[in-house]
Amino acid sequence: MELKKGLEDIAIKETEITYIDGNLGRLYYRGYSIFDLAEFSNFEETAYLIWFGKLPNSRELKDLKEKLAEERNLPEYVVQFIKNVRKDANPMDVLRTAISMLGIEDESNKEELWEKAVKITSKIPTIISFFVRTRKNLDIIEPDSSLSHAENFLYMLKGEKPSNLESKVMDVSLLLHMDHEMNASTFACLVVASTLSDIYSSVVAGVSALKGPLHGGANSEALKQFMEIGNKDNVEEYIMKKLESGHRIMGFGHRIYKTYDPRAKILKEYAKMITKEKGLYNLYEVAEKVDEIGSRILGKKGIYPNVDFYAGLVFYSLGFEPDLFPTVFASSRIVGWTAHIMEYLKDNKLIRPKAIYKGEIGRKYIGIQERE
Ligand SMILES: CC(=O)SCCNC(=O)CCNC(=O)[C@H](O)C(C)(C)COP(=O)(O)OP(=O)(O)OC[C@H]1O[C@@H](n2cnc3c(N)ncnc32)[C@H](O)[C@@H]1OP(=O)(O)O
Ligand SMILES: O=C([O-])CC(=O)C(=O)O
Repeated sequence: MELKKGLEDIAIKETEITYIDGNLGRLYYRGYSIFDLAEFSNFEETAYLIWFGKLPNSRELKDLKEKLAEERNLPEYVVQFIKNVRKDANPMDVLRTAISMLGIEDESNKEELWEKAVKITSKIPTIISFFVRTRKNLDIIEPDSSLSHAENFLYMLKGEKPSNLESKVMDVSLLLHMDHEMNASTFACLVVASTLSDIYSSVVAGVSALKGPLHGGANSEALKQFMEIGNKDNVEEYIMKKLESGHRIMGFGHRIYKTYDPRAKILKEYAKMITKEKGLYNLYEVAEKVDEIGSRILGKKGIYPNVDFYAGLVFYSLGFEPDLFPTVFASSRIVGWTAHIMEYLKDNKLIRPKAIYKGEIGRKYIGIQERE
């Protein structure tokens, strides 16, 4: 039996959701290029596309927008949990636990999976912003159903309606994070779903996997790196030291892309615009220099910036603190997780790979008194 570490190059399902061309640096949701979607679409429309396989007509889009807006409130027991949890808790742990609590109380087996998916998607920004406000001893801001998903998220976070640029940048950033084929967190969701467990348990597995610094946690690590460098003149020395000591450049490298991640290309433009407006352009300049020098050195091995590289800079400019970045990622990836769960369950097969045993067999059991 051949060992495939990290399940590299193993396909576990057929999909009609997302296609990645890792050599050309192309990404398609349901056949539509990410470049077109980022330019012309928005969070709600793209969520519809990913869940249902086609772009919605006006009535379908209106219905989904209304449903997403209606479901934003949290049950009181989740609000109480958020208010009482320790203020220095990792926001991904808070999100994971809150989703788990929603699952305990959701006994509705009349609802279809997509309805539960919409519900969880609507509530994630509320969970995150309530926690942010509570940990700063600020009043929580109730959701505003007249605002779009992206606008309302920023509104609940900061208590003021976002500018047009902030709304657009937030909306595009969420859209870009929505799905990415069989990444580690989506796979984690499917492992759980394939046992015929429930959708909340599956999503909790996704949040848990996304938290790690090799996956969704790399966005905050990338930003911390730019802050640590401080000035674009320090970049070359920093990178050389990092690589010589065997460390990785966070926000660089990808299992599938052997060229520039198209999402990073798009986010770079938005990072430039929003950092200028927010007085953070020096950080953008550092990032751009890391991008340039890092790509020159690591590009020979097919290692280039990934989505997390500029995402942290964008989220930070929008007012999210670094420890929140993976939760913002999750607030968008929930759409991909649930779409893949629904697709997988149409033709379910328990996920159960193999391990190649390397230990001894037939060892003689020795009583405890006789052991050294
Ligand atoms: C949304 C996302 O999840 S995007 C990914 C976010 N993660 C990061 O940005 C963390 C930094 N990047 C990485 O650790 C990796 O590139 C991963 C985990 C994303 C993918 O890596 P894998 O496909 O598993 O490749 P692996 O970790 O085996 O690395 C292959 C080689 O590239 C090198 N490499 C990979 N990424 C980097 C990096 N960011 N900086 C420096 N070297 C790197 C490794 O050291 C290794 O070198 P070697 O063959 O000389 O030992
Ligand atoms: O596809 C991957 O392995 C990681 C990634 O970029 C994502 O999940 O967005």
